Amino acid sequence: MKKKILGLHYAIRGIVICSKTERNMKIHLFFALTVLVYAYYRDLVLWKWALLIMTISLVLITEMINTAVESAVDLCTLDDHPLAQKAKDVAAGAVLLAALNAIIMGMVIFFI
Ligand SMILES: Nc1ncnc2c1ncn2[C@@H]1O[C@H](COP(=O)(O)OP(=O)(O)OP(=O)(O)O)[C@@H](O)[C@H]1O
Repeated sequence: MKKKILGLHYAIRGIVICSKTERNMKIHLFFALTVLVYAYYRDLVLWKWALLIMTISLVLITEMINTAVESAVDLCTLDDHPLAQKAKDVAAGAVLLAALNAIIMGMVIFFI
């Protein structure tokens, strides 16, 4: 039980560290909060709220995984290496896909 609580503590610490240290994460959080406030005043139906929460989560989760990949790669090597480049580019690509998805979902949620 204590181990599980400790695991949760580390996970929350991961979210806090990423939010405090990563510029992109701060930008995502700012937009997420803005959209959530806007959605509150638009009085969305339940399925649109679900879609909005999933969309925002996807962006934040991919940004956190991207940060983890960048940190792990930098820990392995600070030299230029094609595999380091591949790992970072693929992780960044995942964030880009999530962001593009968020734009499309935003249009579906707020304009349809
Ligand atoms: N060790 C490396 N070897 C080869 N290419 C690298 C290496 N480190 C970074 N790169 C290239 O530079 C790009 C930017 O890497 P960087 O670590 O600066 O991340 P970033 O995209 O600036 O992220 P952030 O702004 O979140 O720090 C990578 O996507 C990759 O193409």
